[in-house]
Amino acid sequence: MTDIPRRGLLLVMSSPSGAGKTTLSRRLLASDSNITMSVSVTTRAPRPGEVDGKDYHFISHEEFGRLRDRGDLLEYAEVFGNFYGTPKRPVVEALQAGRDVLFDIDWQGTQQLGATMEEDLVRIFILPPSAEELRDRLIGRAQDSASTVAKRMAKAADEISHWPEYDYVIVNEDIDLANAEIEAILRAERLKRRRRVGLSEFVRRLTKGL
Ligand SMILES: Nc1ncnc2c1ncn2[C@@H]1O[C@H](COP(=O)(O)OP(=O)(O)OP(=O)(O)O)[C@@H](O)[C@H]1O
Ligand SMILES: Nc1nc2c(ncn2[C@@H]2O[C@H](COP(=O)(O)O)[C@@H](O)[C@H]2O)c(=O)[nH]1
Repeated sequence: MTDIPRRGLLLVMSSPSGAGKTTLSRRLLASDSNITMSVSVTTRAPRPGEVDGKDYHFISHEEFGRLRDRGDLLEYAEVFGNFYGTPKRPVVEALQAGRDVLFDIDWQGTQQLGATMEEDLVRIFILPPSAEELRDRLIGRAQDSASTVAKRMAKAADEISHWPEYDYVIVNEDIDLANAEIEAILRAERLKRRRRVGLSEFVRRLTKGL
């Protein structure tokens, strides 16, 4: 199989809380071995079942401040009263190894990545099919208190208002369809000419034989 070298890309998924980013990310990671999840740091407390180092690196406010001040975060933001940020080193290392990186981050972080890494960025916004369904999913997840669910619902319209800043918008109604749409986006984005740094060499060798 002809393998033309390409640059890695940064695939961002954002959505109002509960629309399905985590679920869709897990599916993509399970089906695609060339994409790595960026594990964020956060000052929020772990939810039941969340694993330190896998879902997040759960850290104190002091540690978060140290990482931010040392410039070790690619982007960071305050969301729902907690701090979240993307450790820089694993992303740089993955890209250098020719791997793609998946981010589950909010619009503030997406804007920051866009300011410095626009060329490599692919932005997907996930919408729920309806407000009722979003509320049902947040409640059905059964991992947050009623007041946390209310707080996240209250912020949903604000989060959704950022959809025009994204390259793709997906309505996550049927999970299989949404997953297939994300896989299709990734497949096409990987084929973009500007990412395929080995194309010139490939065409040079091809035309030499003509
Ligand atoms: N297409 C779908 N149909 C029905 N339920 C879904 C669908 N997608 C996700 N869910 C469910 O909705 C709930 C919220 O999903 P998930 O945790 O993936 O959302 P999220 O966007 O990552 O939220 P947060 O931003 O709070 O982390 C979960 O219980 C998940 O199983
Ligand atoms: N800007 C960033 N946003 C992040 C990061 N990691 C997660 N998030 C976003 O926070 C909210 C809440 O997440 P939850 O796990 O507490 O439900 C959600 O929108 C995430 O996308 C990050 O590193 N930077």
